[in-house]
Amino acid sequence: MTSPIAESTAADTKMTPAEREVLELATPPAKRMWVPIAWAVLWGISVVSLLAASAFLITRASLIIHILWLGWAIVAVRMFALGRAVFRYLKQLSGHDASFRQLAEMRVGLLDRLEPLAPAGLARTRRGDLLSRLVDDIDELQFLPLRVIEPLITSVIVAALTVVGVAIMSVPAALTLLGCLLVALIVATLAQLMIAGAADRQVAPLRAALGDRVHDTITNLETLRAYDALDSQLARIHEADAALRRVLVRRSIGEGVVTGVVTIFAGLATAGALWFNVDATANGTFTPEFLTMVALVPLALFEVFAQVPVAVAAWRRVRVSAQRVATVAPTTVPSEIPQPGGTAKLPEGPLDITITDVSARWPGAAQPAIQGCSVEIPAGARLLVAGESGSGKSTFANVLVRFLDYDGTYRIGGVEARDVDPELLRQRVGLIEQRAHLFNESIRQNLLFAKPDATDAELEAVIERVGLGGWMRSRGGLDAHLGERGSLVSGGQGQRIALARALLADFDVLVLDEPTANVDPGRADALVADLLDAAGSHTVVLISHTPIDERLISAKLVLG
Ligand SMILES: Nc1ncnc2c1ncn2[C@@H]1O[C@H](COP(=O)(O)OP(=O)(O)OP(=O)(O)O)[C@@H](O)[C@H]1O
Repeated sequence: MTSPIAESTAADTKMTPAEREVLELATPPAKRMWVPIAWAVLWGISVVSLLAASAFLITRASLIIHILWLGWAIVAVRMFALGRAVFRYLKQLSGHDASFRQLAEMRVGLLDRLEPLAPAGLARTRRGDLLSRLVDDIDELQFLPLRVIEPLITSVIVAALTVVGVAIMSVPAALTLLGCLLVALIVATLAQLMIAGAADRQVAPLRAALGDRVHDTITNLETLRAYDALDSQLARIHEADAALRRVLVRRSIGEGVVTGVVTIFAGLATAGALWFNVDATANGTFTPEFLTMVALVPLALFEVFAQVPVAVAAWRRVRVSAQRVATVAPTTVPSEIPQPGGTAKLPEGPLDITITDVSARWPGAAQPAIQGCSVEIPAGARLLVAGESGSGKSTFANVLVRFLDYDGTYRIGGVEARDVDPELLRQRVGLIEQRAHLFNESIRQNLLFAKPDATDAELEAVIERVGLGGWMRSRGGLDAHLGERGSLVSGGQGQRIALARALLADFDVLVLDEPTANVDPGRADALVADLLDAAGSHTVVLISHTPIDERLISAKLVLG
């Protein structure tokens, strides 16, 4: 497994096409970005102009007696004070609006990209880590417009306008200001990089590692308690938490240093402006109003400009998150996973299946998991797929439902399966996995997602059909809850509910992957007999590594 730290160094590397695509997905289109940028520029101009107008007003007020001479300066101060608050509000509002809209599009876009990978392409991805990539990393990516693009563009425009404005009053003061801005940028960025550069890159992977450990602990609580391993697991969580806290503290120190550097250079720019203009003011060639303005304006400008080193640091964090998202949602789907598309249509009615010399490989595997596999499955047949553990039975099931691609021939209803869109094929061939997922919902909800418009009478009939009618009534009917991952039902009941779901979806071919895996051997045959009986006229491909009563089946394929 890649360590978070090792992974974090990847941020220094060249941008991959997948990473670039994630960053493009995170960037709002220009038509959404220019509005917050325009408000931000007006806010920055108001910040600087407010201090400039205030400096002018105070100085002028100390020099003249009549208030009438101050009229326009008072109006300007009021205007910029209001503008500063209003434009800041508008920039935040429109900036967050653009960013949140993009966030929604980005989440959907990435889930669209992940969907074809499941389940075969996600087998090596840790679920806690995947969750963290899809939640925390995508949240971090929303800062690309908010904390990188908008502040950088705004700061550069406001700084350029301010330097020009100061140059109109005093060229030496403007040059000092420009020099201080550039040196502050270099010093603050380098200091931040040295103190917190590594921390910036480590936050996302360390947060994911913590999330992963917490997720592992919660989902495996029973096992950890059974083996008295909860304390050591909690210690691992504390360790991950401490590592994350350490880098967050370093990051905060970096931010503090940036603020300090910016303040120092703001002071130097002020000192420079005074140094060059005090004598001229004393001998009357430079007005006192201009002196206070060129001296105080740098303080306001640096308030806006302080965003630049922070944006550079934010860019590092955004890149790490983009890389992390890019690795789970690659732009190209592995060749072992079927691509969407295919124009052939499956015929209505019963489907005969012919498999000839089929082999299939899992993504990333060196060897095929099944090879030279041939079998006939006439419509309505009961095919038993047998073989030792690891012989490829589940792989065969994944090929049948087109989660995995294949070499050889797989004809269904007279059509080559690879010419049919996998989604369409899965509407006719359904897989009931070894550990069929039951949602922490009522029986009704667990069934309804297979057929959303099913009536209660239909749901009750299908539950009756799979032999759970009495059990359902004893639990209070369709509203009975199944618990987290079906913890309130036995293994056999779980398989029956999963079959009920598949029957509601009305697949022509049902692939049952080890339905008796979680049932004690004495009851296995009875469960299989019930499931096959409930399947009625549907074709059933039954995968089992334990012997099955041969009278229940019509054909057999032995793998391995
Ligand atoms: N998601 C996966 N990614 C990579 N390799 C896999 C994956 N699933 C299974 N394999 C590999 O494919 C081979 C066949 O596994 P498969 O699960 O198909 O066997 P099986 O006969 O169903 O085993 P069992 O009876 O134990 O469930 C094994 O070597 C296994 O390690």
